[in-house]
Amino acid sequence: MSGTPKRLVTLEHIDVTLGHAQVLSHVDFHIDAGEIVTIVGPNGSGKTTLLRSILGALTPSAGRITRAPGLRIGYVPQKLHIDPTLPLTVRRFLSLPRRVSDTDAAQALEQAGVAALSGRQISGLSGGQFQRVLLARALLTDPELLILDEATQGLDQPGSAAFYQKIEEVRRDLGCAVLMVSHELHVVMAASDRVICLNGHVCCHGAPEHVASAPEYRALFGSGTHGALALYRHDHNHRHEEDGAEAQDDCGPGCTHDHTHTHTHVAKESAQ
Ligand SMILES: Nc1ncnc2c1ncn2[C@@H]1O[C@H](COP(=O)(O)OP(=O)(O)OP(=O)(O)O)[C@@H](O)[C@H]1O
Repeated sequence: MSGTPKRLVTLEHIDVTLGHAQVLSHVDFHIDAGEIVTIVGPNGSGKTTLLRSILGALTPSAGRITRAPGLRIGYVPQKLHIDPTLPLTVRRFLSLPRRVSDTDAAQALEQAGVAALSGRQISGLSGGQFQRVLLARALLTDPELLILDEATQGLDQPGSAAFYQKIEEVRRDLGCAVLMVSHELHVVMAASDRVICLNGHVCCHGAPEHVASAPEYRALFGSGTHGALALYRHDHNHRHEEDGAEAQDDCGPGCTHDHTHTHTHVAKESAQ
C-alpha cells in the first residue's frame, strides 16, 4: 500500500479556556488513519481537555479543529461510575443509550477479548474486565479513531500490559487509529508510533525510539521495558517563541535538543 494516509483530525493553534483558566495554548496536533499516538504529561496538564476537544465535547476559544467528514470515533473514558446496586448485565449495558443488535454486541465483546462476559452483572466484574467492556462499547461504532483516556488506571501492571496488547490487536484487526493518554510510559512507548508531551501546550513530540534512546530517558527509566510501572512527572519552566516553533520540535520526553525551556523528569518504578 502506498500514498499518504488519511488525516483524521487536525488541530491548529488551539486555545481552550475553562472557567477563568487557559488550559490549552496554541496546541497543534494531528492524527492519521492507523496511527497509535500517546499523550503524556503531568496531572492537570490538559490531556483530558485535549481529548474532549477532539471529541467535540469542548469548543476551543481560538484555533481550528478539522475532522474527516463522517469520522467515527470510539471513546473509552477514564472512569465510569455505575451504581453497584443497579442490576445491569454487560449485554444490557452495551445497549445504553442506543440499542445494539445481539450480533453487534457479541462481535464487539469478542474484539475486546471478553466474549464470555455477556451475561455477567457489571457490578461483579473486575477492574480489568470492566475496562474491556468499555472497550467493547467503544468498538460498537466501528471506529476509525479510538480514543482512550487513562484506560488502565487502577489496573495492575500485568492487567494494563494485557490491555495495551489488546489495543494493538484491535488496531491491527480493525485498522483504526488510536489516541491515548497514559502515565505508563514503559508499556505504551513500545506500542506507540508517536508520543506527545503536553503541559498546557505541546512541549515536545517524537517517535518512541527517539524518546527511549535519549540519555536522560535511559538514566531515569532504564532501557528495559519489562515489569516496571513508570510514574511520569514533567516540570518545566520556559517561554514560548512568538512563532510557536517550539511546538514543532521533533523530540520527546528526555529530549537533548537545545530548547528554550528546561525539563525535569522523575520516574519511579514500582514492582506491583
Ligand atoms: N470545567 C472546568 N472548569 C475549570 N477548570 C477546569 C475544568 N475542567 C478541567 N479544568 C482544569 O483544567 C486543567 C486541565 O485539566 P485536565 O483534566 O484536562 O488535565 P489532565 O492532564 O487530564 O489531568 P489528569 O492527569 O489529572 O487527569 C486542570 O487544572 C483542571 O483543574
